[in-house]
Amino acid sequence: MSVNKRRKYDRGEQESLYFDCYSDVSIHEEMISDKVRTNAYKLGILRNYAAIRGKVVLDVGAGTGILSIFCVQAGASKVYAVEASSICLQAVEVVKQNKMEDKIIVIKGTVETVELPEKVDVIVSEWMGYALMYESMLSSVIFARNKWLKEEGIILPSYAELFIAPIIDPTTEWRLDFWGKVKERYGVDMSCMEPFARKCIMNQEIAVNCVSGEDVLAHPVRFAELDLQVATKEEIGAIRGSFSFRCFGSDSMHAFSVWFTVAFPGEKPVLLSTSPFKEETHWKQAILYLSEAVQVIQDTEITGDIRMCPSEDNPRHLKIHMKYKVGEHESQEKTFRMGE
Ligand SMILES: C[S@@+](CC[C@H](N)C(=O)[O-])C[C@H]1O[C@@H](n2cnc3c(N)ncnc32)[C@H](O)[C@@H]1O
Repeated sequence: MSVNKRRKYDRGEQESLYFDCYSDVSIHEEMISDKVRTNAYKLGILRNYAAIRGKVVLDVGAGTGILSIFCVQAGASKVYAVEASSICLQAVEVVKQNKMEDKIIVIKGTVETVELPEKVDVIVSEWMGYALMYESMLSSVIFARNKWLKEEGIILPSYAELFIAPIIDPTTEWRLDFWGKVKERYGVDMSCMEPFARKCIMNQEIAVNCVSGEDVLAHPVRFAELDLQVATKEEIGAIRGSFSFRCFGSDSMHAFSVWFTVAFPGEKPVLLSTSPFKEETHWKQAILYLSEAVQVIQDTEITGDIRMCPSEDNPRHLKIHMKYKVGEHESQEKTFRMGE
């Protein structure tokens, strides 16, 4: 049997792989069919019509152009729709189909390299990845803000928050029980697979899946917030926070879950939430597995620190380092990786 060593990509290759993903229709279908996401952007943009009407907008990572179109619907006089992947060709068609060619200028290129003829009053962007920071697109938005946004300009959405909670993962329980039940079905005892299955499941580090509100074991804690009008590259390059929970009852804790919200400003702010207590979005929730399940009871205290940063090998990937202590158990440290 030959062992395939995973090839390391250089930075240029990593970037072209990243933009290739956005050249396909599937990812745009997934995003636009996420009603929670797309309606929150629509409402967040339309409710900010007073700031957008007659103004110039930059759409960072315009994709198929839907947010640029919402901005024209809110009264923008001009939108620069900057998109690095070849999906921008479709954005040109969508703009034409909506008869907005006089207002929306689609520009192919990265926002870090394109030249605009003027500064803008508003920046709009949908930059959020899994656990908020996967894909690291926020750094492009901050670059664009620093270079192209007028002093008094606004950024939509303008605020982001990150949350964490301990959870039970019922799928893990089911998958661990499975090997003991094979004998009932097929007459072959495979229960010896259980420790191996446990190791594989608990080793998967970060998964992206739907967490049900009833599987959350304590009140969630907001561990970081970002004011996008002023956030710096340094700040987003190492997001730190701490948490302290008291568990609701007796259960097996398998993981921590991390999710985010972003908010559009205004008299009636619009909140786009990816919480397990709200309607599902395509971001679902990030699940950070402990090395082994821990039993908690009512009021078990869980404390710790979390640090999120881009991975060294590929800055589009995410590294989450946690130190945590569950009740009387020894304090643990674990690095979780997404995308590696
Ligand atoms: C999450 S999608 C959002 C697409 C679209 N705005 C929407 O809401 O449906 C992000 C888009 O930004 C593009 N993008 C990411 N980084 C970029 C950059 N630095 N410059 C230009 N486009 C970028 C990607 O190719 C992708 O199409």
